Order: sequence, then structure tokens, then C-alpha cells
Amino acid sequence: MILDGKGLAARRLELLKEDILEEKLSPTLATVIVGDDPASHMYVRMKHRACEQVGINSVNVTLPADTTTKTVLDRIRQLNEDPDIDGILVQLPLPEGIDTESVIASINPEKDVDGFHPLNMGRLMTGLPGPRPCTPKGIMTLLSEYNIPTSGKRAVIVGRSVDVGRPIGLLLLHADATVTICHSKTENLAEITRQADILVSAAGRAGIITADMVKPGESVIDVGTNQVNGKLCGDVSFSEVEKIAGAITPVPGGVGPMTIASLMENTADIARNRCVHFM
Ligand SMILES: Nc1nc2c(c(=O)[nH]1)N[C@@H](CN(C=O)c1ccc(C(=O)N[C@@H](CCC(=O)O)C(=O)O)cc1)CN2
Repeated sequence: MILDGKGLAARRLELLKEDILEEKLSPTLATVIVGDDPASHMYVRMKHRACEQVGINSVNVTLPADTTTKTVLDRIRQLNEDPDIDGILVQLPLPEGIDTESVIASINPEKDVDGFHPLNMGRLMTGLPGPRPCTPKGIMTLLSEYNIPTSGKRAVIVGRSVDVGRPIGLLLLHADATVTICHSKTENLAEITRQADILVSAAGRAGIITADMVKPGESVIDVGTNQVNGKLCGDVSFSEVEKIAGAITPVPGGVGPMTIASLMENTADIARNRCVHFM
């Protein structure tokens, strides 16, 4: 079964649009992008397009690649203090030389639509309500909408990044999965991934997950967005793994669109001032 993130995200955006209208919400999202990485600019454009689609106002702050950390912090302080701004996100990665941790920590945690602020990461860790990082949240939505059970199941995550690997591990743990997080130093990776009921690959390496690493029936979630010869592809060797997996996300059209849908949901939730997303 192909897990159609593109279709599901489109349906969720439609529902959100109706909710925003009905509740007479008028949320405003501010995006901050530093430098000229083409992929980052494309993702920010996609976010603004989604805002327009669902009725969220949006403003963008673009800063040149040679901007100092202090200038970024000053700009975020202004957004924090602006009562018209509900949500703030800083598009990652930031150019080398900018202190990413200080920048993220400077966002008002109550406006942190990405859920990356250390306070919100702590809320995630403890299971307290708060905005959840968008890609992990989107994966949990996909699993639940396709009725893929997590409770008591073995989840294996490949990649321990702060924005995807670790938070999806925590969300799956809160959903009663038995979680293993693998990384570049993991020995016998294939042996571990073959034990999974749910395999999430967020390694950022094209084709790292091959058919011999997947057991029949496994659900395979591909978070990779790798460019190979100018073509977008995931971490999973899709054509061979598709034949073995019980469920699999494509790239494009899987996790990516769910990331954007989750961002819209987080922005609306923050505007409602009720972050109720326990997952
Ligand atoms: N501040 C953030 N920075 C980054 C995040 C994030 O959640 N917050 N995640 C990624 C990039 N990202 C959103 O920012 C993102 C990546 C991919 C997609 C997506 O829909 N991709 C499409 C394909 C698009 C294409 O044609 O290339 C798909 O997979 O179908 C959306 C958002 C890193 N930075």
C-alpha cells in the first residue's frame, strides 16, 4: 500500500480552511529565511502558498547569507514583540556561521510553530501539550489516518537528528511503540531494521534502505529529500522495497506534504492559543 501523503495533506488543508473560516480565526505566520539556498526558498514559498490556501496570513523576512547572528536575533525579537504575529519559523538549515541554537532559542516558545524551541522539546519529552515538530507530527498523522497500529509495535528510526529522528522517536514512544533509534555508528543496521514493524528513515542518504533491510509487511516511512542527478529521491530504494513493504511513503508525495499540512495545523492551534497535540 502506498501512503499518499500528498492526497491526505490536501484533505487536511481543506478541513483546516473550513475550521479557520467557521471559527473566524485570522492567524498570521512569519517565516524567516537567511541566505539563498534554492531548496529552502522553495519550501518557504510552498509554506506561503499553503497559508494562502487555508486562510492564514503570512509575512516573510529574507536576510542575506552574510547576515550576523545578532541581526537574526534582533529581527526575531521584533517578531516576538509584534502582537499581530501568531507564529514564527526560521527556515533550516541556516548558513554556516549563524548560531542556529541561539536563533531557535530566541523565538518566543508560544509562537514556535516548528516546536523546535528547547522548552517545546521539553514539553514533547515529558508528554506535555505543545506544538510538535512538523515532520514527525505529519508522520504520526499518516500512520493514524491509514490505521497503522503503533501500540506494542517495534519502531526503528534511522537518523538521530534533533528536528526529525529524536522527536519521531518520542512521539512513537508516547504512542506505545517500542523504539530503537539507529545512527551512523550503529552496528548491524540491517539486522535491526529487519525487526521493525514501522521503519522511519531520516538519514538523508539516497538509497540507504534496501530490500534486504526490510521484513515482509513492514511499514516504511521515508523522510529523505536527496537530490541525485537533479532528481528528488528518498532514503529508500523505492522500487525494490515497495515489493516487500506492507505500506510505504513515496518521495515526492509522502512525508513532505504532511510537513506543510502540520505546519498549518500548528499555526492555527497557536492562534487558538491551545496546543493540544499530544501524540
Ligand atoms: N524550519 C524548518 N526547516 C525545515 C523543516 C521544517 O519542518 N522546519 N523541514 C525541512 C524542509 N521542509 C520544510 O521546511 C520541507 C521539505 C519537503 C517538503 C515537500 O513537500 N516536498 C515535496 C517535494 C518538493 C519538491 O518538488 O522538491 C514532497 O516530498 O512531495 C515540504 C517541506 C528542512 N527544513
